[in-house]
Amino acid sequence: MATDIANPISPPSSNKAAINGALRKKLQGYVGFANLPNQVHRKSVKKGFNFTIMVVGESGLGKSTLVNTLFNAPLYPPKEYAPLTEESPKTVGIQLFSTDIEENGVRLKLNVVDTPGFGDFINNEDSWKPILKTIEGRFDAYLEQENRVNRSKITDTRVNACLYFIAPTGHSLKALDIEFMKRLHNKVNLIPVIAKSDTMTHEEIAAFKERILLDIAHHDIKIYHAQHYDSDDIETINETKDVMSKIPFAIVGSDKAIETPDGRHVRGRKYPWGVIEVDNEDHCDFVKLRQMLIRTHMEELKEFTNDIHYENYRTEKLLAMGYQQDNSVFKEIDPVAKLEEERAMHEAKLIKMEQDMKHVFQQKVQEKEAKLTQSEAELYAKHKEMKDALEKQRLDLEEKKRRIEQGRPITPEKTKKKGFGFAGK
Ligand SMILES: Nc1nc2c(ncn2[C@@H]2O[C@H](COP(=O)(O)OP(=O)(O)OP(=O)(O)O)[C@@H](O)[C@H]2O)c(=O)[nH]1
Repeated sequence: MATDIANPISPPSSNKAAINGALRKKLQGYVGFANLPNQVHRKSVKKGFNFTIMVVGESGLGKSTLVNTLFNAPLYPPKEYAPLTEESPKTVGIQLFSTDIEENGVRLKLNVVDTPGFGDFINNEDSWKPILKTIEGRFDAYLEQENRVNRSKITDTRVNACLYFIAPTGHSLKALDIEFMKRLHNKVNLIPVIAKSDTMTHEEIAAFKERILLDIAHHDIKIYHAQHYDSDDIETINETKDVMSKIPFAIVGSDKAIETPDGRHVRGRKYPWGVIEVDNEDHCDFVKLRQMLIRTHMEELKEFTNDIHYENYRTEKLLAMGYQQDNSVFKEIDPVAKLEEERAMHEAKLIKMEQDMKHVFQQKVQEKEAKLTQSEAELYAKHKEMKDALEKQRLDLEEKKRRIEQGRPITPEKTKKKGFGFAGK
C-alpha cells in the first residue's frame, strides 16, 4: 500500500484562500521523509528505510486512532463494535501493522506495534511485562541474525520509538505511568504524548506538560532527547529546539475528514462549540510529533536504538551468557605512548644488563680475594716454618759454641744428625 502522508486530506480548491487565513498556520515547504537524504548516505536512500514505532498506554487513549492519523492511512482494520455493550472495541494482544510509503522516490517501510491498552485490571502490576518482552524479543531476533554465518540480509524489527500515551487528567503522572516508563526507558526511545488533548484548554495543557516533565525528572526517567545533527546549522538547531519544546506532545487523533464552519475539509474532531483540527499547529502538537518522527529525527531515533539501547541489551545478554570482553583489543595505539613504552622497556633492559655485569665483576673480585688470602696464608705458614728451622739451627750452633768454649767434645752423631756442614771439621 503506497500512501501520501505528506498531504493529509486536501481541501477543495475553492477553500484554499480560507486555508491560508488566520486560523491555519501554513507550513513552510513540504513535511515528509523525502528530507532523509540530508541525514544519511545516498545508498541508504536507494535501499529504502525501515522504521518501527510502538504505541503504549492505557486502554482507550486513542493509540490506534493516532497511528492511522500519523500515517494518514487506515493501518488498522476498523474495529467492530460489540452490539450488546456498545463499548468501544479494544486491542487485544500485541499487533503488528506494516505499510510501504513512498515520497519523491524514497521508500519507507513503516511498522507499527500496537500494544493492548492496560489499566483495566484490578492488578495492573505486571502489565508492562508483555511490552518489554516484545521489545527484547526484537533485540534477540536481531542479535541472532548478527551471529549467523551469513549476515548479508538482516531484517531489523527493533522498536525505534515508543509513543507513551498519558491520560489527559491534568494532574500528575499515575503510579502506573511511572512504573511503565521506568521499565521501558532503558530499552527504547521513549516519547511521552498527552492523549486526547482536545479535552483540555491551552492553559491546562501547558500546566500539565510542566507537571509531567517535573515528575519525569523527579523519577529519573530518561525520555528521548533529540540532538542537533549539525551544530553549525542554525535552522536545524532551531528546528530541534522547537520540537523538543513540545515534549510531551499534546496530540489529537482523528482519521476522519470533517467540514469546518468556513467550509474547509480537514482531519479533526467536531464539537458543538467548534472544530479541533489535527493538522493545525495552533490546535495541537500532532504536526510537530509527525515532523520529528518522520522528517527530522527518524535517523537519529534509529541510531539511538542501535548504538545505545541495543548495544546495552547485547552487552548485558552476552555477559550473562558468560562472554568476557577483552578491553585491551579496543585500546587505541597512541604513537607517543608507544614510543614512551618502548623507551621504558629499553631502559629496563639496560639496568638489568648493568646489574648482571656488576654481579659477575663482584664474583670475580671475591674469587681473586679468596685466592690471595689463601696464598698469603700459605706464604705465612712457609715463612713461619723456615723461621722456626733457622731458630732451631741458631740454638744448636749456640750450644755447640758453648760446648767448644767449655772444652767439651761434640758428639759426632749429634753433629751428623743436625746435618749442617760441621760434621767433617
Ligand atoms: N476526544 C478524543 N477522542 C479520541 C482521540 N483519539 C481517539 N479518540 C477516541 O477514543 C476511542 C478509543 O480510541 P482507540 O484508538 O481505539 O484507543 P486505543 O488506545 O487504541 O484503545 P485500546 O485498543 O483499548 O488500547 C475512540 O472512540 C476514538 O474515536 C482524541 O484525540 N480525542
